[in-house]
Amino acid sequence: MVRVQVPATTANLGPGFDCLGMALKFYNIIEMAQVSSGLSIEVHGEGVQDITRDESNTVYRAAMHLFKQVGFVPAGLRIRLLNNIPVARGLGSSASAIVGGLVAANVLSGNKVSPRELLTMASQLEGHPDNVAPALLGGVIISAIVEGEVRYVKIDPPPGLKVVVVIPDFQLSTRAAREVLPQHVSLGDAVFNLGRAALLVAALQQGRLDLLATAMEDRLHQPYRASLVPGMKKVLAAARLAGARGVCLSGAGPSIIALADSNTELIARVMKDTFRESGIPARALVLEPSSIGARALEIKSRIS
Ligand SMILES: Nc1ncnc2c1ncn2[C@@H]1O[C@H](COP(=O)(O)OP(=O)(O)OP(=O)(O)O)[C@@H](O)[C@H]1O
Ligand SMILES: N[C@@H](CCO)C(=O)O
Repeated sequence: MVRVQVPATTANLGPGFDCLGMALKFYNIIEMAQVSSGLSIEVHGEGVQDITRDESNTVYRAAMHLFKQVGFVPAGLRIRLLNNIPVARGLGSSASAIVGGLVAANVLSGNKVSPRELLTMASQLEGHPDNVAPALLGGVIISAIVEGEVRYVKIDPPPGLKVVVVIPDFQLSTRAAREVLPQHVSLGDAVFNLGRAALLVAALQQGRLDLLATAMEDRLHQPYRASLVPGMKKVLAAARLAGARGVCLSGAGPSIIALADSNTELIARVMKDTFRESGIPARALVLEPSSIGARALEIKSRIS
């Protein structure tokens, strides 16, 4: 049996659409064992109502993808999912399922796939690398697809940085949140994001929290997604007023994150209250970045 711990992730960080993401100290656990026959999937915690328990399950599909690549045919599989990461809220739940399934399957089939290949596989399954890279490797990851492979650099966020995460009480699938995006953007908007994404990476590397307010601005996806997240603009503004260093939509939304080094409880309360004023109940978590990505623990025993 193998047990894999995978962190939640927040992608984009504002301007880094599909290429920036950060791992958070907030985890899902995926347990997988080879059994004599059949497939059984147990789901606990988040997603009990939503996550399928048959061959369409994302963890199972990722595992079978890897098994096929390495020519391993499991007799049967037992999968147990202990979920903390809320589903379809912009905190990388699908990335955690894909990375967890791949890492668990790799251990069960003799660790034939390198971390680099795992990253490329995960990115292909997810469609973009920004969540799966920090889910697998931890830290803040800057990634790009180059000739089908993921090239990346990992940086550690500044010490003491906290991530206030406010999670509205409704789901928004990544697919729906991508459908509202334009296929073409203006050169002006592209340049706006390029400058900010570059500033953001430098700011995180050099601990320049004073730059985050500007460096986390975006014109490529957030303006289009505002209509899908009632209160989004007001929550972003309220968090800034309450002392957040930088604010943005988390991944495809609907969660919103604020990066801060103080006043985190106040920022969380103000963001939640502002969502509530727009008719959206929300909960808040104050998290830290995780410098560690997916971790596997193999437990050698026979399961009947
Ligand atoms: N723990 C899990 N186990 C299996 N499948 C999961 C799990 N969590 C999420 N999924 C799958 O991922 C889907 C949600 O993925 P989606 O990309 O829409 O949201 P997200 O990954 O939470 O958000 P984002 O990509 O913006 O961070 C679910 O509908 C389900 O199919
Ligand atoms: N970069 C992705 C993250 C969500 O998977 C998006 O914003 O659609």
